[in-house]
Amino acid sequence: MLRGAAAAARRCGLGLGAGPGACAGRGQAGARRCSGAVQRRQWAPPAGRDSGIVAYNSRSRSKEPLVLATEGVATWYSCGPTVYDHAHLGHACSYVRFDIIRRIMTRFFGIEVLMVMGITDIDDKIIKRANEMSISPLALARIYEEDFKQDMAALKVLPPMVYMRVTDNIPQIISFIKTIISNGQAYVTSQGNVYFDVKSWGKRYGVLTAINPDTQDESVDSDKRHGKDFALWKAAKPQELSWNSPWGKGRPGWHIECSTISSAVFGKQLDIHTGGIDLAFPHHENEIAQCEVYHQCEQWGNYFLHSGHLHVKGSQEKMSKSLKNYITIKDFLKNCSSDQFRMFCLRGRYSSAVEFSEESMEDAKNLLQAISSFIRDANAYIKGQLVCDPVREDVLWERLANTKVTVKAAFADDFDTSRAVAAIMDLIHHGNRQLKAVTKVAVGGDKSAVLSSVVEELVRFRTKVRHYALALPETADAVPGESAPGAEEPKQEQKEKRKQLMRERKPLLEACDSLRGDLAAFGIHIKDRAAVSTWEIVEGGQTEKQTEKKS
Ligand SMILES: Nc1ncnc2c1ncn2[C@@H]1O[C@H](COP(=O)(O)OP(=O)(O)OP(=O)(O)O)[C@@H](O)[C@H]1O
Ligand SMILES: [Zn+2]
Repeated sequence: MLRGAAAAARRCGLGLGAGPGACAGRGQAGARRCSGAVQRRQWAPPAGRDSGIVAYNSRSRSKEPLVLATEGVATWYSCGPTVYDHAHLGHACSYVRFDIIRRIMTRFFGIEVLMVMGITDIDDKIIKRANEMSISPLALARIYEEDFKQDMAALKVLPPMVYMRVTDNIPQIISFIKTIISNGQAYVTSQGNVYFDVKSWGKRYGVLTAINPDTQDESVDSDKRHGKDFALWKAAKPQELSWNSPWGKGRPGWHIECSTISSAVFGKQLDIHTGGIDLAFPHHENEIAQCEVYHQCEQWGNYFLHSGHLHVKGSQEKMSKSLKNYITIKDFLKNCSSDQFRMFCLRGRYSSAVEFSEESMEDAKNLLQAISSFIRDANAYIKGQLVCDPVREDVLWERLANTKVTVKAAFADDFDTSRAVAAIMDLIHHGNRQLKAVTKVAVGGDKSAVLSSVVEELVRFRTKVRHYALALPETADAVPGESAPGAEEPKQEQKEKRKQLMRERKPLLEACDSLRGDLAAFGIHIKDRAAVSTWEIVEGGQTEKQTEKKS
């Protein structure tokens, strides 16, 4: 949810490492008290068992040992989507990155993850879109909830232990709000709204983002007392979907949903809370305030992990529905696979912003192809189909053992997947060197000029095939071999013909991609740039030769 939060999160310096106000000298043994203005950022290491992982915690603004209240079990609340439209690649990126973290925790560290995801199925955007489509907000929400689940399954994201809808939890939300009011931290207005009283929560507000409750930087144009007060319950507008409450008809505010749902399942104990960086403020900040009042506890939610935004190339803005700069997951998956997207996600830190572009997807595809090509060769070797010098198994075993250690260490260091991928590619590179030993010797030495010419011919041939596959006519009367139908031919029919041609030529493009992947395993890297393809031999990261071929 945008809600102006990204800018606020940036202002707070979130995700930029330990900020100037972060508590110094914090250790496992116990939290030291910070003094003065920074007091509200204090975070105490929870009691429990060290998982062996160190994670960047937005609550403390530094990397902390991940200590779980129950050994081998992580309670995890994930903010889910607002279901009013198709999900896009920004959403995909956040949920895939956290899915990778979840799998690392389970597979590498033996942690059982108990994940709950809230589904926002009532809010302003849902109401607006439902009105535009002349259907009920709940009918709209059910459609896109199902759509979201299908997208996640297509991306191989494991489902949470349970999805919890806001509208299925209205009585729990009302009772949660009642407790906050009776604890003296919220007030009801004559218009039937209920607000959290931020100012009187004082220095305890702002644990996550260091927002100062005293600064009045927003004009108050509603019935709230202070600009930073936020709605727990919103009085219904005429004709709006609403529920009865002690304060009149209305619906829940945004933040209270997640506080209530998480508490309904986990009580006051929560190890991990996740969402995109835009959710840090105000959403997570407000969730913390609500829960700490409700549970009367010092620290609700021990670790807050935030994923960085996915941007489109050349833009500073996150991919977002409202900015109309998005690609839906469904459209993306027409041309790329879920594994390719997951590799794209693995190549960066989950907490970093990531740029989506054709080139970055190409890189991810090439890596995957190099891996599958190696696995193919290794299988062929096992079956005795690959002739090469005897493999030095002792060296391979040692390398494998070292790689395993490096990968686990990378994962333990704030889930550093890019370091893990690099270690695995290094192992593959070494494996390839052994498996290709004979082939290389056979064509090496004084025959390298011949090899070069062969690659040259191959790339030239591939370029022609690719060019043919990509060169689709704009209109059907330009289709080769077609009798020119003239301008009368309906546009729709022309489009259909074009689509048909694309379908027919797709295998050619796939063959070109697979050849490029196969050659990459030999260190021959082909790069496609429009009609031009270049190739180079890369040995141990050094470019040895580059030739350019024009089609
Ligand atoms: N471009 C993005 N990159 C990374 N994560 C994103 C991006 N856009 C949304 N998210 C994350 O996806 C999750 C669900 O988002 P939500 O349903 O609130 O959508 P949203 O942020 O309102 O999207 P939009 O602005 O496109 O409507 C949140 O954790 C949010 O931070
Ligand atoms: Zn939430």
